Amino acid sequence: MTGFCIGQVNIDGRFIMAPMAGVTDRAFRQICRECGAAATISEMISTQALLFQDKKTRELLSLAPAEKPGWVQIFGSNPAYMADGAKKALDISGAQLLDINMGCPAPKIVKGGDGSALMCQPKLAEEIIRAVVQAVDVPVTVKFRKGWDADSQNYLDFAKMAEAAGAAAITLHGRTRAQMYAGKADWDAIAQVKRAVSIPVIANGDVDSAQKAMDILQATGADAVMIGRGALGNPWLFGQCNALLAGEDIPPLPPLRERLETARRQIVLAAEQKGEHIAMLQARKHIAWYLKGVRGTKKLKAGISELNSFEELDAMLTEAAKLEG
Ligand SMILES: Cc1cc2nc3c(=O)[nH]c(=O)nc-3n(C[C@H](O)[C@H](O)[C@H](O)COP(=O)(O)O)c2cc1C
Repeated sequence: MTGFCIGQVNIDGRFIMAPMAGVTDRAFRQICRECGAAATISEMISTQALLFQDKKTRELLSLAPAEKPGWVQIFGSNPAYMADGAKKALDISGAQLLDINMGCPAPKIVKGGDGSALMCQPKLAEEIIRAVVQAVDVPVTVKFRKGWDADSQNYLDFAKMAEAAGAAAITLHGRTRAQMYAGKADWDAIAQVKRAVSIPVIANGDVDSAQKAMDILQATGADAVMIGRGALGNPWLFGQCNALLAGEDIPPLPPLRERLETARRQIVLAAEQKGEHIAMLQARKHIAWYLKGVRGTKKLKAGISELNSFEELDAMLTEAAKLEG
């Protein structure tokens, strides 16, 4: 069980870094790929914003060197804008795969009828998928949830609709919109979807260890696993998943010093793209994630929100590297 195909595109492995707005920037995606993620997906990109193609939108569409194939995600709810935005997103990024976000639960997104709100409008969702599939010549994938809430869990019909509309693969996050990110992800729903469609199914929700990655593959029969929060500050999880799937022992995490070097490298990569100031502001949460579980970091963590420069970062990392962990 090595890789699998989405349309004609080969994915060389089974463990994919989830798209996460404000988190999975080009720098972090590069690190994830180097640590063994089979694929990475851009942060979600507004097709409204793509009409204007501001600097920020272009930045979101910039792929890391290791992202082969590249995979970008768009959101919106106007079929014509989505088709046009999909073309623009591929032109700018050069990606080989395009994902449509039909799962985002954020109030500001669903208010506009986008993201998971589309699960309440399956006809419109279908129109969007058809329009995008027709507009582009790369495989189109769709990421969605179980449904809007406990009383409207339409994931099975939605999955079948997406397949019939031309989706080349689907990702199911086993939660309803109402659950946001709380409660337990329903892996059984993913298993049902896997049995109901013949396109690849990517299972998502609550995987934060190599063992859980095996468990979700086993429980769902899915073709691949998408990992979100579990990989934050822990891109080595992908290598651990790969090893366990290959029947090898799970490699231990690298020593703390090495992990901190990786964190620093990620911030250097981010600074190359966005400049030191923005990179440092956005890096604060990543540093906290890299330090998670390391004992004796309370004082250091209090200083994270003050980090503004590499000079300050290096002083902090030097102190952190002295800890056990
Ligand atoms: C901060 C944050 C940002 C996210 N941004 C996106 C996004 O841009 N597109 C998307 O499809 N899902 C997004 N998600 C959802 C994740 O991709 C994933 O489906 C979810 O976190 C469940 O997986 P996990 O349990 O492995 O974290 C986001 C989640 C979080 C916590």
